[in-house]
Amino acid sequence: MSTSFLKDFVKNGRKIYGAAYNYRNPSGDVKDQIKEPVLFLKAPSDYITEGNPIVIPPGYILMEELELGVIIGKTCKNVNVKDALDCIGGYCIALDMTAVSEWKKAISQKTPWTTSKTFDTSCPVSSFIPKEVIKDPDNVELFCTVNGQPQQDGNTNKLVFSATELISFISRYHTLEPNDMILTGTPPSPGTVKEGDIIEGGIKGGVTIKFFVKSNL
Ligand SMILES: O=C([O-])CC(=O)C(=O)O
Ligand SMILES: [Mg+2]
Repeated sequence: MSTSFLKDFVKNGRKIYGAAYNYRNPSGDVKDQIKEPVLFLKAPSDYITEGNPIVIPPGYILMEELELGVIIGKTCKNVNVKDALDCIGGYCIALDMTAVSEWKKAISQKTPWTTSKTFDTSCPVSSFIPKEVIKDPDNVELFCTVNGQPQQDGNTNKLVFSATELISFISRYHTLEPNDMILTGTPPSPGTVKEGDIIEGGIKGGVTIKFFVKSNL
């Protein structure tokens, strides 16, 4: 797939998969015990690019989750882990904006996570990062600040399921297509954000993003 097509992954947006509980905590915890990736979906209409605000839906409390996004470059189905790198067309830095208020309700009521993960502006992204720029998706240093204060820090070498393992797993059940995106999971320790906050972050020494938070009330 040509890079120029993938460069427009937001405009051509397809499926957005998220991996949950996918970082090993330094101390190790229940997340280390998950046997298979835990997945959710976002809608392509959730994407926003820099210059557009993250809008808090009425009554929601949002948490920022800065993650490495993997952009699929070719159609793949039932791909082995060792062949999965070939399916990657590029990357992005993404915020998996999560409505913790709705997530807590879903957990306590044992209902789906849908409303906590997918809503307008819940997927702010950087521009397309060509595949060559990230030599090894399993060794990317991520950071995130809120109003200039350190909030998140982590290396993708701490993912429970690596980018290629996620691709292999998802492709057992779904045909992955060019411009699909996988949010690989958030490093510790995301926190809640409020109207007026500025979220910045990305790859240490590499691509960064900056988004403002706005309330629609
Ligand atoms: O928000 C959550 O609980 C799960 C999630 O997306 C992550 O761990 O990246
Ligand atoms: Mg996440």
